[in-house]
Amino acid sequence: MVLQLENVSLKRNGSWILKGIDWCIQEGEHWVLFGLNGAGKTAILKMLNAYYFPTSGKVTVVGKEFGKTPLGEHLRTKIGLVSSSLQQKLYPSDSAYEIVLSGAFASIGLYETPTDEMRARAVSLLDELGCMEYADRNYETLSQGERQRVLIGRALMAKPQLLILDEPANGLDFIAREQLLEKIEKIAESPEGPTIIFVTHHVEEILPQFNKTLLLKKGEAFASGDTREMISNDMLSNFFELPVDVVWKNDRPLLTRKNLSVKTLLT
Ligand SMILES: Nc1ncnc2c1ncn2[C@@H]1O[C@H](COP(=O)(O)OP(=O)(O)OP(=O)(O)O)[C@@H](O)[C@H]1O
Repeated sequence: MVLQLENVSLKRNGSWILKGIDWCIQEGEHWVLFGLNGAGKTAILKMLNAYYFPTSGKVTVVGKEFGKTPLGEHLRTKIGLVSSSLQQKLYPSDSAYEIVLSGAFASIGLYETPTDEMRARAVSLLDELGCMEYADRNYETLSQGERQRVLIGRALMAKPQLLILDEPANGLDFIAREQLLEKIEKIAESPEGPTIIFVTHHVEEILPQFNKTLLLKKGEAFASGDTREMISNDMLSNFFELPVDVVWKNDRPLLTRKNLSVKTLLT
C-alpha cells in the first residue's frame, strides 16, 4: 500500500476543509485527483507531505502513519513533489542541474556533497526529461515548461515511491503541455517508476496510464474508482451539477458543456 487515508477530516481556522475522506492507493496504480477550485486538493497534498495533520482520521503514506513517527529525511525522499509552491522556494540562480541534484537530499539548495553516483543520476534524469540543452542555465531563465521538467527530475532524484504532480501543466501552452505529458507518460509506464498522483482540474490532461480517479468536491470524496467510470457523462454531470459531454479520443477525454437552450441553463 502506497497511501491510505481513513476517514480523514481537516479543520482549519474553524472550518472543515476535508470531510471523511477514504482513499487507498496500491503499488502500481496511478491516480488522478480531480476537483474544482477550492475543492481541497491542496489541503490533501499538504497532509500527504505532513505540512498538515488530520483533525481526525488516519493518514498512512509509504507504510508510515503520520503523527506517529518523526518525518525524517528518509520519508521526505520517498515522496517526490512537484508544485508551484515548491517552485517559489527554489533559488533562482541555481542551475537546472543543481536543482535536480538537490533532490537527492530533498533540500532547497545543495548543502551536502553529492556522490559521483548522484551526479550521474542527475545527468541521466536531465537527459531522459529532455533538459540537457539548458542543464547549466540558471533556473530563473527557464520557461515554465522547462522548469516543470527540471522539477520532475528533482522529484525523481531520490527514487521516490510516490510522485505527486500538483497541476504540473498549469500555465503551459498546448505544445509545452503535451511535451510535459509525454514525459509523465514515460515515467508512468516505467516498471520501476513511482506511483503517481496527478492533481488537476482539467479533464484533457488525464493520460491513459492514470486508470484511477478520485473526484473531490467541497472537501469530500464525491466518488473514486476507474477513470473511465469517473470521467463519464453521468458522473461528471452530477459532479459539476451541469450537463456535460465527455468524448474519449486517442485514449484521452475531452469535455464540453451539453448544448442546452439558454432557458434550461438559467433554471
Ligand atoms: N488555512 C486555511 N484556513 C481556512 N480555510 C482554508 C485554509 N486553507 C484552505 N482553506 C479553504 O479550504 C478550501 C480548500 O482549499 P484548497 O486550497 O485545498 O483547494 P484546491 O482544491 O487546492 O483549490 P485550487 O484548485 O483553487 O488550488 C478553500 O475554500 C480554501 O479557502
